[in-house]
This record gives sequence, C-alpha cells and structure tokens, in this order.
Amino acid sequence: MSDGPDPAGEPSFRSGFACFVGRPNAGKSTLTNALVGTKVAITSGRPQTTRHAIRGIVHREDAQLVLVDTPGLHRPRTLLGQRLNDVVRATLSEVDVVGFCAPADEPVGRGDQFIAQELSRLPKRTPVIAILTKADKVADPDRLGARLLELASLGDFAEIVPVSAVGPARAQGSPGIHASGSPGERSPGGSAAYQLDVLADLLVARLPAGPPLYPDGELTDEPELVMVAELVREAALEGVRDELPHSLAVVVEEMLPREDRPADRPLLDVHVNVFVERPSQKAIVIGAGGSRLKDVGTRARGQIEALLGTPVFLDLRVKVAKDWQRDPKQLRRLGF
Ligand SMILES: Nc1nc2c(ncn2[C@@H]2O[C@H](COP(=O)(O)OP(=O)(O)OP(=O)(O)O)[C@@H](O)[C@H]2O)c(=O)[nH]1
Repeated sequence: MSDGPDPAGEPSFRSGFACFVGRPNAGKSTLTNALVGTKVAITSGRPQTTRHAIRGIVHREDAQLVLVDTPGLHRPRTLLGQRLNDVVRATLSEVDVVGFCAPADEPVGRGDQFIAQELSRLPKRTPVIAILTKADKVADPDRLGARLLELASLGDFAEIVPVSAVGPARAQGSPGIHASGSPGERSPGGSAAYQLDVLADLLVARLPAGPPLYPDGELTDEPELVMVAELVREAALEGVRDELPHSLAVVVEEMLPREDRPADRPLLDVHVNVFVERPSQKAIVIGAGGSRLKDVGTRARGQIEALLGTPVFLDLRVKVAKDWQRDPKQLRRLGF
C-alpha cells in the first residue's frame, strides 16, 4: 500500500494514534468499542473501570486508527490515582490526536474543567477534538445545542462533535457543527449509533500519512492476560456496592492448556486472583455460600471463551491485599 500523496495532494493512506480522555463514565470505552466494532475495552455503569491503555484498531480503506483507551483523568486522592494520571499524561504526549469526551446528559463539571486545563498544557501541535458523548440521551435539540456551546467554551478545540455510541438514532438535521452524519448507521450491538463515521473521519484527518501499523484485521495488541483480567474484573464489578470498584484488582496468575486432552477437545486452565482491600469486601465478592463468586466465574468464563476461542476452566480466588491502593509495593505487584 502506498503512503504517498495521490494526484490531488491527499495522502492515500494515514495511520496513527488517538486517545480518548474524559471524566469517569463519560463513555470512552463504549466509544472505543463502537468505533472498533468489537468488545475490546471494558465498560460498565460504574466509574473507573478502565485501568489499562487498551488499544482498539479501526481498519479503513484509507487509514488505520489506533485507539488508546486510558483511565479517567481526575483529581488524585490516592497513590493509585496519581499513577493513573501519570499514565494518562504519558499517553497524551504520544498520540496524534486527542478526543475529549463529555457526556451530553450531564452539565459540565469540575472534572471536565480539570481535564480541559490539563489538555491546554499539551504541546500545541496535538489537536484536541471535543466529543459530546451519549447524544441519544438528550432529545431536545436546543438542549443539545446548549451543551455543545458549553463544551466548546472549555478550551481551544480543533473540532466539536456530538456522537452516540448506542441508543436510538437522532433525526437528521439535529444541531451540532457536524450534524450531517448518518443517523441510521448501526452500532455493533445492533442499536443505532449516531455520527460515529463523522468522528472517525475527523480523527483520521489528523493522522500523519503513513502505512498501516498493524496487520489487517488485528483489533488489539493488548496482551491476552490483561484482557482476561479485565473481563474478570468487569464480571466481578457487576451489581456490587459503590465502594468496591476502587478496591478490586485482578491478576491472571497462569493460563495453561490442560494436559492429556484429546486434540479435538482442548481445555485451557485459567488461574485468576481477585484482590480486595478488606476481609469484608472479600465476603461481598464471594457472596453467601460462594453463590456470587460462582456467577462471576460463569459470566467471566463465557466472555473469556469468546475472546480466546477455546473452552476454559476458570479458577477464581479472592484474596485480601490490605490497603493495596496506598502501598507502593503492593501496587507494583498488582501491575501499577
Ligand atoms: N445512552 C448511551 N449510553 C452510553 C453511551 N456511551 C456510553 N454509555 C453508557 O455510559 C456508561 C459509561 O460508559 P463507559 O464507556 O464505561 O465510560 P468510560 O468513560 O469508559 O468510563 P471509565 O472507564 O470509568 O472511565 C455505560 O453504562 C455505557 O453503557 C451512549 O452513546 N449512549
């Protein structure tokens, strides 16, 4: 594939990196998944579930867009919080374009202002596209317009665009600087998304000319172990008390094919430790008579089997690592 300019002076292929930032729950992971078209980043209704820079790759005729999904940038309260912010800053300084996500259904808050301020410190050549996410949640065009203006006032953005990764399609002609997207476009989940192709075009336009960086069809280069750990983490977070998400860390200890299995009936043994900070949290994760942990295991196993394409035996253990978020030694052990 040639990466030189075509006769009109446009490069025939672009490739590079984009990164979405935004306060927790802004919809970054969902957007990554919707653009890539498969489940690579972990989403949940709870804030702060994304702990690793997971890349999803958008393959197009004219470009390859590598999406780096980061933890939420926020005012740090613990050592873990500080480290997460460092990860985000390091990522921001390396990408070609940044997408600043803010949800349409919530007013601009201190978290958004904090991030906008961080973004204004980026080297001037890194363009920032402001993305008003969850546009489907605001039915009133005037309100959506007001939210776009509010977002625009937060910084000096290269573009501003409302999108929806899921939910019902909006009517054509709704407000917004890029309101001409294809409202009928389908998201991978089957529901109609809105303006994803417009957003992809805007991101791609900011990439340098260059050949593909990854082989065709590859969706993520995140090591399997990390993806498996994230799937367990997601399953363990479902339906638990509010304080638990921040106290959960998942480490895959081992993944080995079971010996003595017939070639046509392989089984992968996956051993996973789920770390919590206190014995009381361990009890929550395990549930009465181990019932909850069993559900978590069943859910996670299904996802892992789908990811790896092989039957899996999942061994889940819950361990207490006291106050791991505040202890540098434990943080290192858990991979932060
Ligand atoms: N209606 C609607 N809901 C959305 C949309 N995008 C995300 N959501 C929901 O918003 C919640 C948070 O989305 P995530 O993608 O996990 O948000 P995030 O910014 O990655 O969150 P962290 O990992 O906590 O930083 C989930 O419940 C999503 O289903 C959207 O376009 N429309």
